Amino acid sequence: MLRVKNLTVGYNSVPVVFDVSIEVKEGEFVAIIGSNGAGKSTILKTIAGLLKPMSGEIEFLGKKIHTLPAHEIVKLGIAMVPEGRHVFGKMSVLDNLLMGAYTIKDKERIKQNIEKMFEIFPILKERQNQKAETLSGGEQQMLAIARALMAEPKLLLVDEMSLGLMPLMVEKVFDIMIKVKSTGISILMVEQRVQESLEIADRAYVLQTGRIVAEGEARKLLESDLIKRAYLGM
Ligand SMILES: Nc1ncnc2c1ncn2[C@@H]1O[C@H](COP(=O)(O)OP(=O)(O)OP(=O)(O)O)[C@@H](O)[C@H]1O
Repeated sequence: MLRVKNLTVGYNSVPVVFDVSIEVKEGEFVAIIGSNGAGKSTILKTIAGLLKPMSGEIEFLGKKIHTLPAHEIVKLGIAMVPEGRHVFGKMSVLDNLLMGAYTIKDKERIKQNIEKMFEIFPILKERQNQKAETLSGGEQQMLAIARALMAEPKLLLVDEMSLGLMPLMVEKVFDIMIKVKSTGISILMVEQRVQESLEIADRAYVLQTGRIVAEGEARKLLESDLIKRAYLGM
């Protein structure tokens, strides 16, 4: 479904991600894990069309997308949940959801999608008329995920959704990703939380200072010496 081939990308002509190749298959849940500053967000932003590659290619459903503007990429079926959530604080929960559906013209479909979101996230139904800025961090994260889902993506890009959340909330948002996957949507998630990510993803890539140093089935990586030593302090 998604193929990132030999991607090198950075800022102001200085590369921070080097020769990275990543694949996400239809229905798959893939994680990119790595520490602070490894280049995880940079990769997601490039897939979403917010940054342009210095070299390499990105293909989605057989079409090259790395030359397309971000809004065209959304239309093809890729939506992103950005790091830091970025919900529209002064707008109601419901209006935030409606903003996520800006690529859909059919009002009935938008209504159905809102009902679907309220099923997955009952708390958003309860809070639908509240301003988004009055939600807790975890609730805002759920709103950011739901808003991205409103665009009916085939592939969801999720940037560091656990950042700044209380442990109980972290567990909740990870559970929600499992639910999202069960609806058939493919997921590419970047995370610093190595253990939790490897417990729920199908496959993962380990990124260190802009380079992939390991990849494979998530469960197997969890058992690997590299992960145990470098990330789990074992
Ligand atoms: N707008 C920018 N301009 C210049 N350098 C940047 C910019 N954004 C990120 N970088 C640099 O690129 C490198 C990778 O950053 P990136 O945000 O992709 O890492 P990350 O793995 O997502 O880490 P984090 O979890 O801290 O966001 C870092 O060294 C960072 O300082």
